[in-house]
Amino acid sequence: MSIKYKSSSGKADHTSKKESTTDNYLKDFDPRVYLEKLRNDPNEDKKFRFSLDGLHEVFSGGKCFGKRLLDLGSGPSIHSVISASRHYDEIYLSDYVPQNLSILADWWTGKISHMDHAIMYCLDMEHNSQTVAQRNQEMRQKIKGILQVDVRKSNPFSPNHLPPFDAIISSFCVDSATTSLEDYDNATSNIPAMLTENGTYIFTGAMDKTYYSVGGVNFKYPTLSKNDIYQVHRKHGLVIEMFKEFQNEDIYDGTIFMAVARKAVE
Ligand SMILES: C[S@@+](CC[C@H](N)C(=O)[O-])C[C@H]1O[C@@H](n2cnc3c(N)ncnc32)[C@H](O)[C@@H]1O
Repeated sequence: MSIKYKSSSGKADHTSKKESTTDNYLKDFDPRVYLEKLRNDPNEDKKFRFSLDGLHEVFSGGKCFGKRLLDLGSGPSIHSVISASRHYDEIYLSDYVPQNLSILADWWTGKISHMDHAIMYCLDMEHNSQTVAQRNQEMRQKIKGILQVDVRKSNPFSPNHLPPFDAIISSFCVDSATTSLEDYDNATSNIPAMLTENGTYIFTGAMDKTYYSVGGVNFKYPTLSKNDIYQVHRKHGLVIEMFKEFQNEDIYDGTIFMAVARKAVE
C-alpha cells in the first residue's frame, strides 16, 4: 500500500493502478490505507520525516506560540500537531471526511494510539524525556475539538462560526481539496479569516503534480509552481517568510514543500 504523486511532466508513476482520477474524498478516501502508508512505507517515510523535521524546526524556533491552533485537514492522523502541541493551549483537529474524524476521535478518547512512532521521533528531536504515553496524554488534554471542515467554503466550519486561530497547520490539505490553480486560489482566500492578525499559516504541499494515489485510487491535484504558491498567498495577504523544498528523485517524482506565512496586518 502506498501513496504516490504523478508529475505534470507525465513521467511514469510506477504504482498507479487506476487511470481515472477523483476528487470525491467522502466516497474514495480510505483512512486505513492512508495510515498504513504513514506507518510502513520506507520511501514515504523520508517525505514523512521532511514534514516532521520541518514542523520541529518551525516550532522549536521560538517564534510560533499562542493560544489557539488549528490543524486544517488532519486526515486520520495527529502527527502534524506533535511539535506544535507544546506551544499552544487549545488545539483543534479537523477534516472533511467523517471516517477520518472518527479515527481522530478514537485517538482522542484513548481507544487507539496510532502515531506513537512519530511521537517518539519528535521527542528525540526535542531531547525530551517525556514518554510517548505522557505526550499522547498531554496532547489529548489540549485538544478542544475535532471539527468537520470544508476549506472550499467561505466559512469552512459552516454552519458553525469559530473565533480566529493564532496558527493554522495545513499539511497537503488545500491542494488535496482542489483540482486547479483557480480552485486553489479560491480555497486559499478562505484562510486569512480563520487567522488572528499576524497569525501564522504553516502549510505543506506538492508542486508540479496532477494527482496522488492512496492505495488504488488517484486523487486529482492542482498543478502548482513555486511562483503560483507565492503569488496566490501574497494576493490573500499571507506573506511567505520561509519556504523549504524536498526532492529525491529516487523515491519521488517531483517536489514537496513546507512554507510558513504570516497574515499581513491590514
Ligand atoms: C493527503 S491527505 C493529508 C492528511 C494529513 N494532513 C497529512 O498530512 O497526512 C488530504 C486530506 O485533505 C482532506 N480534504 C479533502 N477535501 C477537503 C476539503 N474540501 N476541506 C478540508 N479537507 C479536505 C482529506 O479528507 C484528507 O484527509
